[in-house]
Amino acid sequence: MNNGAAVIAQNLVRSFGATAAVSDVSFSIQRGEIFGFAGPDGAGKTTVMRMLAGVLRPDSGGIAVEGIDVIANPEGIKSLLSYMPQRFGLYEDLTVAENIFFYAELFSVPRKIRLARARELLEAAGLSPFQKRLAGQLSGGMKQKLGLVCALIHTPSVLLLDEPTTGVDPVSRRDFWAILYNLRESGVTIVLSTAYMDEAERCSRLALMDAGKIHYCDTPARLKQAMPGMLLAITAADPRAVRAALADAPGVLGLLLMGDRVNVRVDDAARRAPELRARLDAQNIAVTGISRIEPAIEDVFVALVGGGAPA
Ligand SMILES: Nc1ncnc2c1ncn2[C@@H]1O[C@H](COP(=O)(O)OP(=O)(O)OP(=O)(O)O)[C@@H](O)[C@H]1O
Repeated sequence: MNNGAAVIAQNLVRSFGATAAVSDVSFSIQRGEIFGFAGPDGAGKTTVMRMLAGVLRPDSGGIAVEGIDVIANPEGIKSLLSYMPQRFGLYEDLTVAENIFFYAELFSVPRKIRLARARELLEAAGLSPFQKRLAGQLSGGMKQKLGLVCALIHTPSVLLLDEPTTGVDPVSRRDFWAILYNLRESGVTIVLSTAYMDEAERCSRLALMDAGKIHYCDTPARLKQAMPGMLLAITAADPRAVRAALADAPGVLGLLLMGDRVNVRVDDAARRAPELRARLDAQNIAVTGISRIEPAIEDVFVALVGGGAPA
């Protein structure tokens, strides 16, 4: 199954009782990609990640990581791959440094290189001043960064991150991504799942998942091009009223409430903008602006996959 890709998955299927968590999912991830699984809660992202990590057996299908058959030989990928689950196992009553050395021991990182590697990672994560702090006393964002440091201590070639920045503030999230971009520069293949669509946008390639299936898989730019129609952003004091008034208007293909605005997907922006404004005026719904905008990944997700967009 190896064609030079870092990760290949073919026809993965996994159910839990009557729940089909993952139904016939296939993909291939090239070395050095940042590949994302984006989708709402329950889409099947964690189940895919666990199967890739070799900690959950698929009911059927095949997985190869760096050419190694993960299902036949889950131990064989241990030195190549690192998996950071949603709740990474940090020891809260150990210090930052002690946690790192625990993982260094677990992954048999040679003592000689351990210290230098830990220093380098702590520096990159901005955690150097906190080495002696108990992990339990770190902020949420710092905990996630410490988890990443622990997951990287044995220099894996494939890094799996399951919703790594959930609950992390925007500044820490930006730091976290700076580390990921650096890792990619050094050739690490990064596979992550996210329910945040702005985060999905940062991936080199994205699999849009829902109900156990990958519906589309491409670069964020090409996914945007694949979205049928054009987008109009309508800002208003009462965006819900706008949504209700336009739901069945001619040329409207979809509506997405985004705070104080509604993103309206239409067949032809130039033609529909004045029509929609007239319709809202006729219903006495005050509008502060109508303008054409480029789609974000959440617009694309809703248009291509349907349902409510994730966060
Ligand atoms: N161990 C399990 N036992 C029973 N059902 C499970 C188990 N793991 C996952 N599921 C079910 O499989 C489906 C997919 O779950 P999964 O956790 O893979 O989704 P997800 O996209 O990662 O969502 P989340 O962000 O909530 O983790 C859900 O319906 C979930 O309830």
